[in-house]
Amino acid sequence: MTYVLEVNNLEFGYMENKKVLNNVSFNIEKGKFVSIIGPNGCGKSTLINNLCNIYKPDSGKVLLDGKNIREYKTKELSRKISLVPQNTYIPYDFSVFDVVLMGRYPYISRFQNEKENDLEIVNECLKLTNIFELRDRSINKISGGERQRVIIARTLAQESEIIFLDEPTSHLDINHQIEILSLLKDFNKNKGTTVVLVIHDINLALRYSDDIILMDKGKILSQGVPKNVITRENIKKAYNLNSIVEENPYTDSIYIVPLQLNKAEEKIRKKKIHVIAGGGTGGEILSKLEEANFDITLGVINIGDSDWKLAKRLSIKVIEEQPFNEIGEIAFEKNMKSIEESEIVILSDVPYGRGNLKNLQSAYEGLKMGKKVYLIQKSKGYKRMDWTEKEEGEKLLFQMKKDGLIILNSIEDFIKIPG
Ligand SMILES: Nc1ncnc2c1ncn2[C@@H]1O[C@H](COP(=O)(O)OP(=O)(O)OP(=O)(O)O)[C@@H](O)[C@H]1O
Repeated sequence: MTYVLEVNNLEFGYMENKKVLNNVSFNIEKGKFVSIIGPNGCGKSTLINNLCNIYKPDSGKVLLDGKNIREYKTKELSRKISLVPQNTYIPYDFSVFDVVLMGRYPYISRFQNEKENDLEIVNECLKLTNIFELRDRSINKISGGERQRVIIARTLAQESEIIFLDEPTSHLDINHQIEILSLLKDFNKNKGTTVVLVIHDINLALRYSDDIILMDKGKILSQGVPKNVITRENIKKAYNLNSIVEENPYTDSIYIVPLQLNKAEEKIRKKKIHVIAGGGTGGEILSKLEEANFDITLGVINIGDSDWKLAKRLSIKVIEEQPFNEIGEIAFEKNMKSIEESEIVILSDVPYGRGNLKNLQSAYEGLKMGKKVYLIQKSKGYKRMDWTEKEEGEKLLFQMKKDGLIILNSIEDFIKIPG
């Protein structure tokens, strides 16, 4: 394995006794597309500035192609690495073309003019970033998004081995974000350029990156292939955020669905709720209850059912039964125990048949014990909820309604109930 960059025990602070980077170590393989992510202020920009020799580490070192980055001469280093900084403001009134031409500086000797080849490269980069039409305009009289693309074009023109970018998509609309990241990915694939970028949008990072570095409070929390780094647990640790991580069938990558901020006062889990669902009827119930921080159990549910899958992703405790099996005695007993320990039972509008009638019976037992039992019946009109031969489900539901079953139209209506 060839590492183009090796970072060893890097420490850095802007002020004495206040470390912003704390014992940071990682390696980057040649030709990889790597995203650095992490919450605001965790040290991403500080790290990238250390990697580019803009800041001098307090201790530790950065090796570029095996040689300490501090030992490179300026021009030699510019042929190896380039940086798209966070601040793209240029104080002088250069034309767009001249700014991109600056990318060729490492290849032009002091008393020499640019060559034909340099101009060709500049024009190619202007076209690739879709700013060829702007080439004669002043860099300070174009939009923030256009300026960002000019700086990216300048970086591409530099033809370095590694391109570092600090939030390159922050001023771009979604269309240009995809355009720029795809362009960087093409460069990465076709020319073997290593790309290392700081990015806030985790889903964009997941879509384009070979590897992800997740930072938290000046340290590396996790590093590696996206599916090992972007887990519910890591996202919670770094961002204090509940989330669901799903497979994206369109892009062959994973993506994250943020739920709600886990605020300090909400850390205490609210009431215990047992949910009875199945066949996807529990999806909204489970995710909204999780978002509202209730302490949830689900059961009995068949292994492989879509509600079972969601519960697993949300780390909800499930009482499970084998796939396609009727609820057996053992699972029923476990479910009863879970209901006994809960304050509330919530039923989705899953239809009842022979396989799951025992779930309705256990909910009725809960009602008789004095538990609050809710049925979330989403469909306005009558929905058949009974597939049993003798309409046992309907009869039981009728009896439960008489004995205090509360029917609501949505899980939001339940969450709104005070206390
Ligand atoms: N020039 C500076 N002088 C002093 N402290 C600084 C300086 N730049 C950054 N910091 C502090 O260092 C810490 C890390 O900042 P840094 O900009 O590296 O974080 P970041 O992860 O890139 O944040 P963001 O996502 O908000 O851009 C923060 O606490 C920040 O306030």
